[in-house]
Amino acid sequence: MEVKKVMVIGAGQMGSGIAQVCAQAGYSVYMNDIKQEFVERGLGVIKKNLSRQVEKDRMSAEEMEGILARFTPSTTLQDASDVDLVIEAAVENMEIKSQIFSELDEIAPEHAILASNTSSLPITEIAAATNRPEKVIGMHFMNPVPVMKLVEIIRGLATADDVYTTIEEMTKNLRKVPVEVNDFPGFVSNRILMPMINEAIYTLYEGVASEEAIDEVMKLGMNHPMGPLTLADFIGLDTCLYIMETLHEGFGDDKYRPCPLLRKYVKAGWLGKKTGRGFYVYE
Ligand SMILES: CC(=O)CC(=O)SCCNC(=O)CCNC(=O)[C@H](O)C(C)(C)COP(=O)(O)OP(=O)(O)OC[C@H]1O[C@@H](n2cnc3c(N)ncnc32)[C@H](O)[C@@H]1OP(=O)(O)O
Ligand SMILES: NC(=O)C1=CN([C@@H]2O[C@H](COP(=O)(O)OP(=O)(O)OC[C@H]3O[C@@H](n4cnc5c(N)ncnc54)[C@H](OP(=O)(O)O)[C@@H]3O)[C@@H](O)[C@H]2O)C=CC1
Repeated sequence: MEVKKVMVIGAGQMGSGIAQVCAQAGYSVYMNDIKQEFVERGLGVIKKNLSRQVEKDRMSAEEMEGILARFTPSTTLQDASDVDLVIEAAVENMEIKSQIFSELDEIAPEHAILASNTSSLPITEIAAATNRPEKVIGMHFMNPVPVMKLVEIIRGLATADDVYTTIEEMTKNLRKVPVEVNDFPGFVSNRILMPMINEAIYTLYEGVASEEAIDEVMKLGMNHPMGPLTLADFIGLDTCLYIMETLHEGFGDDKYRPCPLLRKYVKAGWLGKKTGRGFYVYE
């Protein structure tokens, strides 16, 4: 199947990045969020990213205008009635995602593929909210989307082979590298990454070292581009907590218990870079 028209749901940090790379690769994109101001904020981030490319002479102003012209702002899922693919990047919450997928199932054309950018939630369960589980798939981009090469593609229990192939091809068109994984909590990426971040938070919680010291050890000692606490702030502490809860519940193993300090920060509204405060304070 050929994908031409895409809807991206959620104009947050991931959704805006996904929408950007889709438009850059020539797809027409509905940028959808619940409120117009969120859509505008997402489009504003994209414009800023593209303008930087123009300033660096990597893209002409005409090319940028061409890319921006491929966007249609959207605040209703009804717009999905003429798309070939939906990529959902709303908040990491099963109830919200199931609701979105069940509505999309009613609206999107029969041939349309429904993909989720979920970090950890079971694709099979999201698919069960629809009458087309064979057309539901995980398309897990990494943050920041315009920079990171990986897309983890997750097959749900019922995902059809031709749907997998279409998404694999599209990923390559986006100039990303697809990696196929099966549907288990946290898939591969967050099953390995998030317990490391959670352990870094325990290390802070138990007073072993300061935020800066923990990050410095992992940056200089292990060559990580960002220390784990900076990375947690960058991902969003709410998202980190949801992922740990999914691992904890999904495996039923206490080795995945979220650190109480992570819970406390999320309850305080300290969600990291996006709210201006997490383990660090941002301007
Ligand atoms: C939670 C999940 O489900 C899965 C996840 O996504 S986990 C998170 C995965 N991501 C990571 O681990 C990121 C780790 N960090 C890094 O790789 C790097 O710190 C980084 C790429 C974010 C920044 O790199 P850096 O060298 O420190 O900074 P900087 O020089 O400013 O940026 C490098 C390039 O990235 C671009 N960039 C940085 N942040 C960007 C953003 N948010 N959006 C678009 N472009 C961005 C910069 O413009 C720059 O581009 P050029 O080289 O073309 O000029
Ligand atoms: N952060 C990361 O590093 C990564 C995150 N992901 C996944 O991507 C998804 C989005 O994460 P991220 O972009 O970081 O989160 P953000 O909080 O930045 O963005 C989420 C966006 O979705 C909107 N939203 C919430 N509910 C709905 C809805 N019902 N319909 C449409 N839009 C909605 C939010 O609006 P509002 O502001 O009103 O809540 C917000 O604009 C999550 O599933 C997350 O797990 C995947 C890879 C990496």
